[in-house]
Amino acid sequence: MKALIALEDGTIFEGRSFTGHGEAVGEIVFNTSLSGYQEILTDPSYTGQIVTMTYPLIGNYGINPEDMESAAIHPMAFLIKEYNGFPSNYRSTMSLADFLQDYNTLGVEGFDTRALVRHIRSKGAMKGIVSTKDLDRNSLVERARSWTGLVGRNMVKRVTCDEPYGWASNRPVPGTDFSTARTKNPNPLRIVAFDFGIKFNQLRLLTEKGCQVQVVPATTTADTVLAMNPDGIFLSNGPGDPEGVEGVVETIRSLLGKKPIFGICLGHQILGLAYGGSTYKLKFGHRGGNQPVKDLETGHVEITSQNHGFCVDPESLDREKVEVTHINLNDNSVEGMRHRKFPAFSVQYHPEHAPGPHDAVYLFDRFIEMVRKNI
Ligand SMILES: NC(=O)CC[C@H](N)C(=O)O
Repeated sequence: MKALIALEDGTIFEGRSFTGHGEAVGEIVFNTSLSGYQEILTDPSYTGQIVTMTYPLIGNYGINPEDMESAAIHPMAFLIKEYNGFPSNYRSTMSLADFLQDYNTLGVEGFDTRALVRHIRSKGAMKGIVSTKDLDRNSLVERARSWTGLVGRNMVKRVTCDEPYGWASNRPVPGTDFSTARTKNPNPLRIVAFDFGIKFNQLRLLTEKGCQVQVVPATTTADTVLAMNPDGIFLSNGPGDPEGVEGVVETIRSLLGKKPIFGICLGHQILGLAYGGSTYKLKFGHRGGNQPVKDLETGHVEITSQNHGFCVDPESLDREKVEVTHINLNDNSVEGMRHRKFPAFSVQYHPEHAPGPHDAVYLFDRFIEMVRKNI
């Protein structure tokens, strides 16, 4: 069935839906990973975005129950060059089209994804609309333009949990007591994880490495967190503009120096704001599995998994207080920071991978070491 993709600047692409009728509006972004479409679709950081995959053949290994990064699909729509509806993989339990349909997410194939990506790359991120229902080109462009966009909006409130939960046997378990989260370690570290749209692999890795993790809603107060008496605090990834997330920056600022803190992606940006810095929107973002990041201390380069459209402004940081520890070798943007006085560090990229290279998993060990030192 025919589908139109319209961008706010008037550009139109014509493709076909492989998931039936649908319509979605959002920021059009692209991901350059060669595989990992299930993890990308279930990453809550894509809330409000329409994801285009640059790899030309998608769907060929199906969907399986183990690779979920949250309990739902988050992008507003999914755009690909060619859909393969005959998955061949021993782990696959369903097709990508069925998975998208289960979550009412529109999937469109059969158009020049490379032209779309090159357009965004040269003109910058854009608002867009995808539809099988409205095929009037002028109306679609108008509707893409009138969408509010992501800048300044709080998208975290759409995806954060309502109630605290723990993690056991590869799934969330309700409860507010650390003991609901199980680990094989006889002396587990107690970690409170702020859920800004957390990816399950962050919880899998923390648990595997001997932590009992208690996940809490984004609006949890500093007093509530301190009353839980954690050994460390983890700040997750999440969707949208960090400057649009209300209340959280003050909470994190008041926890600085009281407990060791590790932040990933939105968690890193929120730490940047808590340090008194600011963030800005990148031209078209970094999304993929091959972003080169240099550790400025060791000179080592890691190939990293990334998904972000905003970034901490290095000029805004007080360098007496905060050290930039990592930079992106493609555009020199800030990829990591460390507080000089308090036990707190963060990265813009995704050491939990899922999908992507595992080069940066050691950062979870670095966090655990920092927490143990501060007990
Ligand atoms: N993965 C993330 O946490 C993304 C952070 C933020 N939403 C951004 O786009 O920059």
